[in-house]
Amino acid sequence: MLQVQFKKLPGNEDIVLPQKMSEWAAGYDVHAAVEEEVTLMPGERKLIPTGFAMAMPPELEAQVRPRSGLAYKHGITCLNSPGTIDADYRGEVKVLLANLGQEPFVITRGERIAQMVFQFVPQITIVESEELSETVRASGGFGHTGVK
Ligand SMILES: O=c1ccn([C@H]2C[C@H](O)[C@@H](COP(=O)(O)OP(=O)(O)OP(=O)(O)O)O2)c(=O)[nH]1
Repeated sequence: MLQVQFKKLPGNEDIVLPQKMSEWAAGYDVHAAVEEEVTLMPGERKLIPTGFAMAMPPELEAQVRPRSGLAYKHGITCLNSPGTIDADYRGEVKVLLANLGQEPFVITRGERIAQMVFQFVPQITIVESEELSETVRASGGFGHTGVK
């Protein structure tokens, strides 16, 4: 089992660290560490603090993703979804929430605003090449196979 360390930042001892809400959940729900209620007006985006920093092994990244319930009911999403937390980032993790709904959305302290999913990151080497291997698809893309 890989260990991921979380450090609560000063003033955030009350904030629950990311947690799975069911045994096999892929995502760990992330709680808002806003000091006071924050309102997201329709079309607005705000960076929401989580109150923690983290350290994970270099082969991991953490993806910050929307919660589907908030997206469906209120149009709340992560604008940069999935947000990328790099293994060497030691600053406070933040969630870039956007309100794509038609009503103002109020974020309160401790509310579960997003989820974090961990992924392996393959270690690769970038190799510049004059020729690429041939394929049937070749350069076809952006819908060249049609829609049905
Ligand atoms: O939703 C997010 C996305 C990123 N980050 C933090 C962790 C991540 O490691 C760092 C940089 O993110 P990214 O590489 O996506 O941003 P960038 O615009 O390329 O910034 P940088 O030049 O700092 O890499 O910002 C967050 O806290 N939340």
